[in-house]
Amino acid sequence: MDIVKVNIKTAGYMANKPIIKNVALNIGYGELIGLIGPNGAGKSTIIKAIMGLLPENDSIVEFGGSYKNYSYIPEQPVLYEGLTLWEHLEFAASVYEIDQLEFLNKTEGLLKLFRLTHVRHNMPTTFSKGMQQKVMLILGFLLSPSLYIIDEPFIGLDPIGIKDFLSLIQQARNQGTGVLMSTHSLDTAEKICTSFVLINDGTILAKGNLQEIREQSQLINGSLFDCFIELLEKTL
Ligand SMILES: Nc1ncnc2c1ncn2[C@@H]1O[C@H](COP(=O)(O)OP(=O)(O)OP(=O)(O)O)[C@@H](O)[C@H]1O
Repeated sequence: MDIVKVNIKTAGYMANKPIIKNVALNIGYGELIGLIGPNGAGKSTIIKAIMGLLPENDSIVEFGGSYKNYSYIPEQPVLYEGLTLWEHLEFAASVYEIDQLEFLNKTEGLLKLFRLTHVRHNMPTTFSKGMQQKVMLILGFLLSPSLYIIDEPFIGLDPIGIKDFLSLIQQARNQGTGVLMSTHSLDTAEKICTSFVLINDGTILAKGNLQEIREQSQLINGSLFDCFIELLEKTL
């Protein structure tokens, strides 16, 4: 059984102007699906369609456990003016109804992992871009859902932040959590993803594991980057 089956017939922002057409993908337990594609291809729009956040959306999104149980980590930090990092965490915990002991354990571990313990009483609106990205990751990882939806996590994170993020993802996957992650970091994606969905102009250009992507691009030993370029150049 999959965690979620997604079938987007059409989706977009305005009536009769679909941005996404015929995108189907499934995410299974423990899988990490890389959603890749050029700027403006429609990755974020697919994510919004899955979450039901688009005004125009002819999609079927079926969660295996029958209820929506996911955590979304956006590309652009969403932070509240006037709240400290700790207050952001407490606010999230009350919205998610996380048990106090679990909250304290988790936040301690996450703050330490991302090296933000010393600034927990400061305002994240004054943090650097990478520190703000880490705050969004901590907020996302406070929950233990069956699916993480992560929009471009790598931009702005330093190498240690990337390593720490990857270890969290790996731990979650070991427990069966699925991940859908959009990214332009193809070298990292190639190493960590179980399969890929390559989007171009709102539709699927190629899909499958690295071997299948190689076959579809006819680059038998190609890197994900080479296959991506090859497949895209064929569309020009
Ligand atoms: N709020 C919006 N209203 C109207 N059109 C939008 C909106 N957001 C995105 N679009 C359009 O939808 C298309 C796909 O954009 P989307 O943000 O999904 O691309 P993306 O693949 O995530 O790109 P990037 O890699 O640059 O983040 C683009 O043509 C964009 O102009």
